Amino acid sequence: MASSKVCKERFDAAVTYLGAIGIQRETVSPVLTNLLELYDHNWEFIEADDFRVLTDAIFDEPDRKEEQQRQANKRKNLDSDHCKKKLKIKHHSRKPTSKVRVNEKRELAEAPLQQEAGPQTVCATGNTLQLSSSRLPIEETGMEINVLKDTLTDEDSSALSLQGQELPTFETPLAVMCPPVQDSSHQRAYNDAHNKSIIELDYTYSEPRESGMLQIVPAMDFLPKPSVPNQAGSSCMPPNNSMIHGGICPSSATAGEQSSSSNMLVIAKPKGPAHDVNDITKGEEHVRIPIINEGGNGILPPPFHYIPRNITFQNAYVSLSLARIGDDNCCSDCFGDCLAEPIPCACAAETGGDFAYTRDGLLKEEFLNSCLSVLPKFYCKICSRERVKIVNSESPNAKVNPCKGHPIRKFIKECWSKCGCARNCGNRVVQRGISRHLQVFLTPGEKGWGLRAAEELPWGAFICEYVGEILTNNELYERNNQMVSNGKHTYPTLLDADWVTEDVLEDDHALCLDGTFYGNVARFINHRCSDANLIVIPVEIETPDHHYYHPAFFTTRQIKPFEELIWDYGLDFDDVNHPVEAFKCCCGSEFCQDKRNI
Ligand SMILES: C[S@@+](CC[C@H](N)C(=O)[O-])C[C@H]1O[C@@H](n2cnc3c(N)ncnc32)[C@H](O)[C@@H]1O
Repeated sequence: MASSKVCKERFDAAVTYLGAIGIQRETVSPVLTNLLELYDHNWEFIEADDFRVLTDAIFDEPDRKEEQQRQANKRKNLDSDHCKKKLKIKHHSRKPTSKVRVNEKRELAEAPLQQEAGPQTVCATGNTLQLSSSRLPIEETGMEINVLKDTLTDEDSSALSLQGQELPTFETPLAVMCPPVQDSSHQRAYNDAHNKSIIELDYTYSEPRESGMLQIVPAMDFLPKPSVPNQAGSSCMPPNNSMIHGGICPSSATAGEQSSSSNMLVIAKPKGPAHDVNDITKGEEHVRIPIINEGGNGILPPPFHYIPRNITFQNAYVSLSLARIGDDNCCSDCFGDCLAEPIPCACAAETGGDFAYTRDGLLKEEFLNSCLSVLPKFYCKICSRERVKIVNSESPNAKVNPCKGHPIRKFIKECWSKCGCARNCGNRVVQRGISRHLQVFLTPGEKGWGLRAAEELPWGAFICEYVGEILTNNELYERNNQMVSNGKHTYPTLLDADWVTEDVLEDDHALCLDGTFYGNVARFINHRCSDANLIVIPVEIETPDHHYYHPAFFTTRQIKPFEELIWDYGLDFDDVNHPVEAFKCCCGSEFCQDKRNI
């Protein structure tokens, strides 16, 4: 067991942590003492996940005491109808003031909620919900959950009416948490800290390709308007740290004004991490990137894990080896800013002996122009994209189609850890991450979500790199097959800029990045045929062999504030087998390649 000094330090650390979210030492100490006894001073367990066990125990404490009281009352044979004092969800004859509409494509899951004949009442105690009466209507074309306000009795703190014929079935039972009854600031802090919503409904969400949004389209008009306007006048911007599951916009329930029942928040909770609408990166980048939905309908992008750097999914081979970086691939003798030196160092060799960047961190005009010119294509003998189909085919007669070609791109090589220069060396741009002000926004057309500038951007400015899971071609093929069989698609980009150097690539060297489940804001960049305002340039940072590299987006012209950032995916709209789904293009370009638009 740890020494008493260490224990005291750990005790104080716990008190300080909980203090930071507004919970007093007097509240923490007895619960922590109990827990230590209960778990035999297993500090690791108590400290895990930001003191989750302790935080849960503190918020369960009122329930525990209440249960003790209830048992005591029972023993004394007293009337203990506590449900009357709790949140009620009940059949109500009044006209509902607000509705949550659920689109007919919503998947209703197998596990039915327990149903009883006759009216039922729902009592919520703390975070749990007991259904004893409610009815949810499911129309043929949709489902309505009517959320009532002004339905409080003197005893009630808020009420929710689920009106209709029968209870629907959900994958997980509905979970309802009433607005904080005893200690709202603590509960709010806890919700923020542990990413809990006030009321959560499970749902499934649509593929962005269909509409760029979830298929549950709740009208949250009963929720007060946000208190913090954003630059673009969005109606979907709550104060700091509003963690919201994809689907609907946050509201006052996280905005801190919870005095009336109308502040009840209903959140459709998808499978996946919640979004912070103030910063989709959740602090992973140097700048905050908010989610803007000017439609005021509260819809958010489907959930995904925000990652600022690529992560290998499973089999991809990415060689991160200092030994493989030779003297001609780094500048160990440099110091400070390589761009300030009169003679370019070895790291400029990749770009013909001259650096690609200006001292302002922009692409040099000449370099950018050469990237923008029509690129020659390389055709593989046996294309890895085709081979993967044969390898996975059950038919012995499956044929290898000819390679469709891969544009031969110019690489930029940045200085890196084996170089002697400083972190702020001018030849380190992409590796320093996003620095421009950006927004993820719901496009007004059919493209779903997009990325836009929140400031004026100059020509040749770095925006972001394409980040995702590093997959082998084979893994992408398998993932695509699985997704397509579920009517979904992936968001991959092939790392094929250097396939030209090898006739036949080993599968674990033919890589791609998939931003579907893990990605950064690049996963929101929409396609534009030909005249896009972004170009993607392969950037070598830590791996000289170019099987793996960083596809980085740069502006191809000056960008106005709030202009959408778009990139030419290089799609062949006739190629039905391309790993990127050939959607019906709505880019609006006069050079649109989608023949369906002609
Ligand atoms: C990488 S994602 C871009 C973000 C996406 N719009 C979203 O809502 O998450 C690519 C998908 O966006 C949609 N998309 C992108 N560009 C488009 C365009 N020009 N026309 C129609 N849909 C587009 C397509 O559904 C495509 O599969």
